Amino acid sequence: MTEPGTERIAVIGGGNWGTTFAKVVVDGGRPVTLWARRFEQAVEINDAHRNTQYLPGIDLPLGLTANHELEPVVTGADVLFLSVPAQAARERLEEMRSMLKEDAILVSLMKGVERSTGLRMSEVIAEVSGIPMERIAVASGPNIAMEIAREEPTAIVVASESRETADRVARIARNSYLRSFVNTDVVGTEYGGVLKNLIAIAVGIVDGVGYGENTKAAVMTRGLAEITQFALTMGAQASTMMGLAGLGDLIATCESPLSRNFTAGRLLGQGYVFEDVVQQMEQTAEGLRSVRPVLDHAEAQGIDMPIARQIDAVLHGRMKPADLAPHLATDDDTPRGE
Ligand SMILES: NC(=O)C1=CN([C@@H]2O[C@H](COP(=O)(O)OP(=O)(O)OC[C@H]3O[C@@H](n4cnc5c(N)ncnc54)[C@H](O)[C@@H]3O)[C@@H](O)[C@H]2O)C=CC1
Ligand SMILES: O=C(CO)COP(=O)(O)O
Repeated sequence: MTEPGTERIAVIGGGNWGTTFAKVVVDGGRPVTLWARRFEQAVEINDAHRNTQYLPGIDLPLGLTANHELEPVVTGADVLFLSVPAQAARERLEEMRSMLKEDAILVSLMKGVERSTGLRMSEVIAEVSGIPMERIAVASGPNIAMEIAREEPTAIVVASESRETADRVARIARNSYLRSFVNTDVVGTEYGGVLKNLIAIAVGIVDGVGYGENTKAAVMTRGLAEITQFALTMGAQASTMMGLAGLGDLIATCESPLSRNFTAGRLLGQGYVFEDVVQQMEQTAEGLRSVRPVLDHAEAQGIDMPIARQIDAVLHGRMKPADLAPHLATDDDTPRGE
């Protein structure tokens, strides 16, 4: 294993978050090679130090170089951060598998679940790459990419079943404007990022309808209770859901007009149908594809997720956005505890 501090670092995915994250690492003092899907994008990053499509107005550091070919980026990399849409992860990993160093560490920056299998991204990484969980990590938290690209301070949590791996990755993923914390709760850290997207869609829907702060606060609060119950049943720790990867990211995503999930929800609330929303979104809104697999898990575990069910109903035209509310599916004659 390469000595800590000397690892070769790669980021796979040159979108909003992959590019920002690569900048974070370079600004922390470590060079990064980034795989960008399009040739022109790699050229722009190398020559103009910009990624205009995803980070307009942001100057990228010189230590960030890009390549549109996967092999030179993956071969020889010690730590690889994955930042493609969750539904594309398996295909990219299959392509990368034979190129990976034997002792490579893979880190998911993604906040979706695989729709066809319901698997979390760390599970997809393990399944496809064959890398043991001790060398897999996930990173999550209140990390709206554009704010971080503008070097506004925030924090991130790195989780791995191996504390040593989490520490190692956290030392790479930090700089003067990003503080990194560690834990060993991969399930909670990963589900925190996935589940807050659903609540951000719901908050976006009620915002798009025109409801005010009471409705949004109620959806966020009941949403937090709902996703916490789900995550705990799936094996997460309560402290993670109350931390940066849970509550922290929920607040950031539900409050930010830069959030793609919130934006997708707002379009639904304004009356656009699912297909129109997908067409209008130029960037990835992971929550749209995570609702169904999360609900499938919930149904299998006997967990009621009224807000997630209402989002699913709005997405499929079974419910009017104006009817989405924090109480709807649980309202009955008997007052109940929070
Ligand atoms: N943007 C943000 O603020 C944050 C995003 N994330 C997560 O990061 C992941 C990536 O999101 P973003 O970079 O924001 O999305 P994005 O939509 O900005 O970029 C996605 C990137 O993946 C590429 N891509 C699309 N389809 C692909 C495919 N089939 N194979 C390979 N590459 C493909 C695109 O060309 C683009 O470079 C998502 O899971 C998201 O939830 C996590 C934290 C913050
Ligand atoms: O995960 C994020 C912030 O932490 C980004 O949220 P969106 O994907 O909704 O933009």
